[in-house]
Amino acid sequence: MLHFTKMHGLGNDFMVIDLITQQAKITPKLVKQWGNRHTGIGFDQLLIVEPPSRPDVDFCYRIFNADGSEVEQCGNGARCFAKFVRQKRLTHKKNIIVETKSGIIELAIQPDDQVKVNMGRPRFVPKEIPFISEQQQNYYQLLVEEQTIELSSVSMGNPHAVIQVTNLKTAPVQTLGPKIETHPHFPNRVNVGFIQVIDRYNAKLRVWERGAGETQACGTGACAAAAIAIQNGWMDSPVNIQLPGGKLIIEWDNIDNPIFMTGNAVSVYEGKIKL
Ligand SMILES: N[C@@H](CCC[C@H](N)C(=O)O)C(=O)O
Repeated sequence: MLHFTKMHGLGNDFMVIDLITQQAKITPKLVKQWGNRHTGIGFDQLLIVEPPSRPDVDFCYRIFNADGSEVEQCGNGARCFAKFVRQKRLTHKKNIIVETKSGIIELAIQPDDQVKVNMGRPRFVPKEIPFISEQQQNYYQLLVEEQTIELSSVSMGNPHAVIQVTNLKTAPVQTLGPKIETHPHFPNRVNVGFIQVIDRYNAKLRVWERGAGETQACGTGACAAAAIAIQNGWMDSPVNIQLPGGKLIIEWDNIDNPIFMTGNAVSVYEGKIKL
């Protein structure tokens, strides 16, 4: 039997497995099976805690989307990761350093129990996203089935496209989201955020996630939307991002500095499943 914890960050939900004290071979087929909301456990992402591969970090953090694909980064998951490793007594530290597929992130448990994550620097260079474009621009025009869509793009370790809308309720998240996710200009597919800017410090966001569909919240999506809103001159730091599942605070003061995300992380139940 494999023990797991069901967790969520603002309704973005996770199955979290400790592979330090347990052993299992995680395959895409198994992830899809567990991720099924009708016949499995059901989650947006599976998070795996593994021993670090280098001495200067505390853990290795692996992430799989519900469709079985392994990805580089997950912001809401990072906050749950911090709570999980302490609840399981894998560490007593309040400041935890973890390695991911896209580099090192730092997790800090705050006195009010919220978790603040140093998510690293947003990267706007098309090749680093990856996004096919001859040059880096604040705005790109993308042809999607005979419709030209204006979007911005950034990597938060994982790829994001962000579209500004005037009414988030009627935004075409479920129709345009999947078409942009699989657009040939994004060779690794992409997460697609729809942002409605309210004022210089407040915005609303819905995200169509690569490999998971529309979620209640996306941490890297909130960082990507805030980075683009600041870079494009729409907003100033700190940015309050209201997602369907709740609020995240995003701080980013300088292009050369990392972006910080603060929000909650909740354990829902413990379970065990036959391998
Ligand atoms: N929910 C996440 C992002 C998870 C990965 C994403 N779907 C991808 O494929 O890059 C978050 O909170 O950041």
